[in-house]
This record gives sequence, C-alpha cells and structure tokens, in this order.
Amino acid sequence: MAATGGKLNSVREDRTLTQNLLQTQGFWKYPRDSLFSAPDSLRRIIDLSPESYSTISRMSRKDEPNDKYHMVAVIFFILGMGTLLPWNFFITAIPYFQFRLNPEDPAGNYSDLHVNETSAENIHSSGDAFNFNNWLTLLAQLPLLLCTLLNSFLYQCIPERVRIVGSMVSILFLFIVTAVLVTIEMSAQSFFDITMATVWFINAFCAILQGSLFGLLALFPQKYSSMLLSGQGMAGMFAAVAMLLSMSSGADHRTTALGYFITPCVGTFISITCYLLLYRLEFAQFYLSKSNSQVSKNYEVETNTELLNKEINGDPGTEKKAVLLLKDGEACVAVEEKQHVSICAVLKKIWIMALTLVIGFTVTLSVFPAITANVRSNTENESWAKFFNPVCCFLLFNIMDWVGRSITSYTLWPGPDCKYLPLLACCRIIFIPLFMLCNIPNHNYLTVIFSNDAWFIIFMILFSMSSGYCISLPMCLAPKKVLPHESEVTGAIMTFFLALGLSLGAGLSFLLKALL
Ligand SMILES: Nc1nc2c(ncn2[C@@H]2O[C@H](CO)[C@@H](O)[C@H]2O)c(=O)[nH]1
Repeated sequence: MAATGGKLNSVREDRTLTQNLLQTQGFWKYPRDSLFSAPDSLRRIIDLSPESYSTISRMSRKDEPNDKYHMVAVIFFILGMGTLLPWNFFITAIPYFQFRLNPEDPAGNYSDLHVNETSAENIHSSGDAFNFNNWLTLLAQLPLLLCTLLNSFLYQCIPERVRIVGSMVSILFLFIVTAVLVTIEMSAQSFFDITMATVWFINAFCAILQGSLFGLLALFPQKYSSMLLSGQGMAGMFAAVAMLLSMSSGADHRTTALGYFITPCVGTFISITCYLLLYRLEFAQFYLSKSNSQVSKNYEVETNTELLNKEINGDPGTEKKAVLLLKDGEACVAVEEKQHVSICAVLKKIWIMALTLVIGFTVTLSVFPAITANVRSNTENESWAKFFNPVCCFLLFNIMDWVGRSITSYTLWPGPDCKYLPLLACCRIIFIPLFMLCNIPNHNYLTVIFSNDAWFIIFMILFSMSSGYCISLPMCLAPKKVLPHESEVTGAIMTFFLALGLSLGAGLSFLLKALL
C-alpha cells in the first residue's frame, strides 16, 4: 500500500528565463500532460543544478492576504460546530425521545405534559424497551466509520463543494424532519423507526461533511484545523445550552422540543451560508486556489526531467520534478517533490497513538451517553431534578471535555516516546463500573452505591476531562512521530481509528446496559 504526497519545495522565480522559454519554444502549444514531449532545449534549461534553485517559497508570505477580522477562522469554527450538531442535539434530547417511546403513552399524547413530568419514573416504567440510548449511539457512530472509508473513494468522484453543500443541505432537511416529527402523533414503534433512520442518515452526511472539511483544511495553515476542532467541541455546549433554554422557557413539552430542534436547523443554515461565503473571501481564495491550481487553473504546463531526478534525488522514496509554473500569467521554475508514503510504515510509527485513541473513544462512548443519560438526581428538589441530567451530564461533559482537549496546548505529557500511553488510557476503564453504580433506576443486577449527586458530578468531571485529554493527546502526538510528507496520511489513519473507537464504544454500550 502506498500513497503519494506531493509538495512544492523550492522555487526559482525567473521570469526572464521562463518568458523566453515560452516565446522561443512555443511551449503553450503543448498539451498539459505531455511531460516528455517538451523539447530537449527546454529540458536542458530546466535541468539546472539544485544549488541554483534558491528556496524562495512560492507560498511566500509576501503575497498572502490577511484573514480580515479573522473571518475565515470564525467560519471554520462555525463549520466545526455544524459537523457535530446532529450527534450532540440527538444525545442531549435523550429524555425527550425516551418520553415519546414510553409504551404507556403509545399515541404519543405527551403534548399536555410538561417537561418536569418527564420524570425518571415515567421513562423507566417502560424499562427503556427500545434500548434507545444504545441504538442512538450505535446508529450515529457506525455511519461515521463506514463513511470515513467511503469518503476516501467519494472524494475522487464527487467535487468537494457538492459533497460539503450536499451533506449540509441533507442535514438541514433531516433536522427539519425531526422538528416536524415533534408535532406529529404516531405509535412508539413508528416513531422509533423513523428516528433511527433519521439518526443513521444525518450522521452519514455528517461523516461525509467532516471528512471533506478535514480534506479542505489540509490546504490551510494549522491554526484553522484547531479552529474547526474547537468548533466541534463547542457543538456539545451549544446543544446543552439550547436544551436548558428551551426547558426553562416553561412551555409545554411539544413547544419545548420544537424550539429545541429548530435551533440546529438555524445552526446548519448558518453553516451553509458561512461555507458559501468562504469562497468569496480573498484569504480563503488564496489557499483554495492552491489545490485548484495544481489540478488545472494556474499551472498550465509541467515538465519532468530525468536528469534532474538523478542529480538531486538522494532518497529512493523521493521523486523530484522540475516544474514550469504559470501562475496568474507569471511563470517560474520549481522543484516539486513527490514522496511515496507507505501506510504500513506510517502505521508502525503511530500504532501506539492509534491504539490510545481507540481506547479513549471506546471507553467514553461505552458509557456516554448510553449509561450516563439514565442517571437521576436523588434529591427531592423538583427543579434540581429536572435540570440535573442536562446540566450535570451533558453540559458538564462538554465543558470538561473541551478543557481536557485544551490542556494539550500547554503540555503533551507523557510525550511522544512513551510506550505506556495505551495503558494510561486503559486506566479510564474504572469509570465504567463507577457510572454503572450511580443512581440509575431499575437496576437489574447491580445496586446503587453512589447515590449522592455529588459522586456523579465528581466522576463526570474526571471522566470528561480525561476523555478530552486522552483523545487530543494522540491526535497531537501522532504527527510528531512521522516525517512531514507523511502527515497527510497520518491524519487519514487517525481519523479512521477515531471512528473505529467511537463505533466500538457504541457497540460495548449494549453489553454494559445489559449488565446494569
Ligand atoms: N471528532 C469527532 N468526535 C466525535 C464525533 N462524534 C462524537 N465525538 C466525540 O465523542 C465524545 C462524546 O460525545 C465527544 O468528545 C465528541 O467530541 C465525531 O464524529 N467526530
């Protein structure tokens, strides 16, 4: 298995040379891909000694526009939020779904009830017959795994804009369907089936969106990837705050749910607008044109010289090309380096990070939200009981997860060479029994040991912070273990293992639920 990473390394801007070339050789008459049909004289001229290639970066900062008002950064932040809105809005609304699936209310006559009536007893009297939390987690994460694989083929056949806009419009449509479903009465079984189909498709589109955005980000400086990741972290907080606001509105259950599900529709619409705006910003155009130019627009002619290869190619895995570039009417000579990357070789270098990532996500998804969403407050205070789960489970998780991820900006302890990272990630397994022994109604085999709300809050703080850290750490360390030209492949491999960890965790949650 091998992949090719292409990189423009050094450029010699020599307008006179290239203009003469174009005029004397009639080079523009040559088809773009006829590398070896270039005249000998041209080859000879391009076959300069490597020393003569001054390393004036073509991407030199002098012609790079400014990111005015940080507009591009903000857009990537919003797009990041857009990618995780479906997952977070569905999991945060678990009490609403459980309430509608209560078989004792088969016609869905929930509209007369108020949110605070969505009590633990109400939900659990049904015994959670549909295993809703588990199916929700699994059907949200499996398409991520499948589409991460599918995306590696899709990107070749479907243009990036179609993939991104198409998936966002589909997500918007499916959120509208979810909001409309709030107002339609139907049997619990039909509601479950339709919801699960929606969850599957919305997350499939999300995965395509996520993969395509990461591909797009490869063209931008590192800072913009961090903005997207921060936006992803913010999506959970956004969903939790939307839930709290709609609950505290005091409206009936139907209006509360409707208001809640309209929020991600607006969020997704804003994401679509932001994405379309991106192409109008000069700063984004500058980076986006780099990819296009390599394909067709600006780079009109390309030539290859065997001689040059022989002269400057020391590394057998590296293939160097002399490239004649025509960019915006200006011509220059460049050395393009193409290095073959072996996926197996990269895997050998980063398997510890990949394993840590898989363990991190498996542990997190095995209990969050499938088990933790069922934990109830044991206080008599009705208002506290009503807000306990949205605040202490979802809001707290998302805040502390974000804190844990942010810690990696300050320290990457225990460093890239530590062989025990997966073992450290395994320590988090302790949280599984701890959460299972919290105040969950209708335990079958276990008893409640940590009945006090404070226990759940302490476990949640440690669990979510360590989750954020355990996930972010291998993501930051993996690129440090590989050569620069291997980083693109490393990113793709880590994304695959991320999806694998999420799916494994979702699968494991079924077993843990059965053991409760
Ligand atoms: N990067 C990423 N993280 C996800 C995805 N789905 C769930 N998570 C993470 O899983 C955890 C539980 O929601 C949080 O840390 C989320 O950020 C996804 O599709 N991509």
